[in-house]
Amino acid sequence: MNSPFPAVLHQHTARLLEQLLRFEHPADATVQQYFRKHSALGSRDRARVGDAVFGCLRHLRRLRHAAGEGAGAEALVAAWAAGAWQTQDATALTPAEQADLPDWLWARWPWPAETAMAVAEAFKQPAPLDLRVNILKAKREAVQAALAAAGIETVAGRWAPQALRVIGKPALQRHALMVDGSIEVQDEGSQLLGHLLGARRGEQIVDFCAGAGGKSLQIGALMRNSGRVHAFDVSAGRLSELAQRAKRAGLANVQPMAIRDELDARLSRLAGKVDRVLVDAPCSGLGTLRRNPDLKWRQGPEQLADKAALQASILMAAARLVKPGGVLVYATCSPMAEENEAVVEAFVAEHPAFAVEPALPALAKQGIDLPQSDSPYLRLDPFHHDTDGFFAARLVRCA
Ligand SMILES: C[S@@+](CC[C@H](N)C(=O)[O-])C[C@H]1O[C@@H](n2cnc3c(N)ncnc32)[C@H](O)[C@@H]1O
Repeated sequence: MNSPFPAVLHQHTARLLEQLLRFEHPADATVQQYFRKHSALGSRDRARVGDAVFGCLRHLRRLRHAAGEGAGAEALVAAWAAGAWQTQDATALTPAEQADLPDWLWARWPWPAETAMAVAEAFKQPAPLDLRVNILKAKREAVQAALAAAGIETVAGRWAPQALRVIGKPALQRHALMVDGSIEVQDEGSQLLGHLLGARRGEQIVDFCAGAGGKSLQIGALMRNSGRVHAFDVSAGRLSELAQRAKRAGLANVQPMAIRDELDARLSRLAGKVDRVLVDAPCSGLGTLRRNPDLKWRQGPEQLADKAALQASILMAAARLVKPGGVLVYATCSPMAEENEAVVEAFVAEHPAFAVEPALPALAKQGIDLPQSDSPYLRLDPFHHDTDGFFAARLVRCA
C-alpha cells in the first residue's frame, strides 16, 4: 500500500497518465514535457507523480482488472494508490494479466515455465542506478570512498569489475566525479557487453551503433586510451555530445562519425581491417522494461519483425569490417528470440566464415564469472542477474 496520495497529486497523475495511455511518444519524454508545463510542481511532488505514473504503466493489466476493463486514468490511479495490484486475488487473473504483459508478449516470453513469472515480476521493479568507474581516472574503491564521504552509498557490482550500484536515489549529475569524467552512468549488464568484446590495447574497434557512446567510452578506457574506437551511428543527434564526453573522460581514441545507414560508402575503407566490431543493435528495448515500462504496451509482433529485418542488415554490413581472426559482438537490450538467436543463427548460416564462440568462457577469461548456462550466448535479466535484460553473441571470423 502506498502512503496517502494528496488529491492534487492524484489529479496531476491522472492527467499525465491519460496522455501516456495514448502511447504516442516515449513515456519519459511525455513526463518531462508535462513537468516543464507544470513548473510549479516541486521536485518531491514531481518524483511522486513520476513514480505513480510509472507504477501504473508497470502494473497496467492488474490495475485494469481491479478498476474494470475500460476504466479511465482517474480510476486506474485510484486503484494504484490503493495498492490494488498487490492485494488482488492472483488466481482470478490470467497468467499474462498476472505478469502485466500483453498476451502476445507473454506467449513469446522466452523463459521456462518455472521462472517465467518470477522474471516478469523482476521486470516490474524500478531499475537501480549503476555507475561505471573510468579506470583512466580512478579506482573503484577510491570512488566508492569519495562518494561515501559525500553521503552517497554504493556497493560494488556483482559481475562487472568497474561497476558500482548506488543505494537510493541521490542527485549525482553535478557531482565532481561525474563532471570530471571519473564515473559514468551505465547499467552493469551493459558494461558486461563491453567486456565481451574483449578489446586490447592498440586495436582498431568499431562501435557500429554507438548512440550516445556509453560503450565507446568504456571500450576506449579498457584500451587505456590507445588504438582507435570508431563510433558510428545514423543519428548525428545521439552522437553529438560524444566528443565532449570522451574529452572529459580523458580519451583521445574515440572518433565519432554519423553514417547515412549501414551501407554508407565511407565504411568500405575499413572493410576487412577491424580487430573487433560491436553491433549494439536498435531493438524493441524490451529488456529495459524496468526503466521503460511503456515499451510493452507500445509495440506488437509486427514491430519485432521490422526490427529483425534491420538488425540482420546491420549485422551483415558490420561483419564486412571484421578482419580474419577478428571478433564481432552482436547485442541487443531485448530478450526476444526473434531479435537475438534467430538473427545470429540466420547470419551464421549464410556466413560460414563466422563461428559462435561461447560467451561465458570468454568473460571468465577476464575474471567475470556468471552463473553457468547451456547457451553459447550471454543472456542477462533482472531476476537471474539483477541487470537489465540483454542478449549478446560473440562471433569469431575464422577465415
Ligand atoms: C541500442 S542503441 C545503441 C546504444 C549505445 N550503444 C549505448 O551504449 O549507449 C541502437 C542505436 O542504433 C542506431 N541505429 C539505428 N539504425 C542504424 C543503422 N542502420 N546503422 C547504425 N546505427 C543505427 C540508433 O540510432 C541507436 O542509437
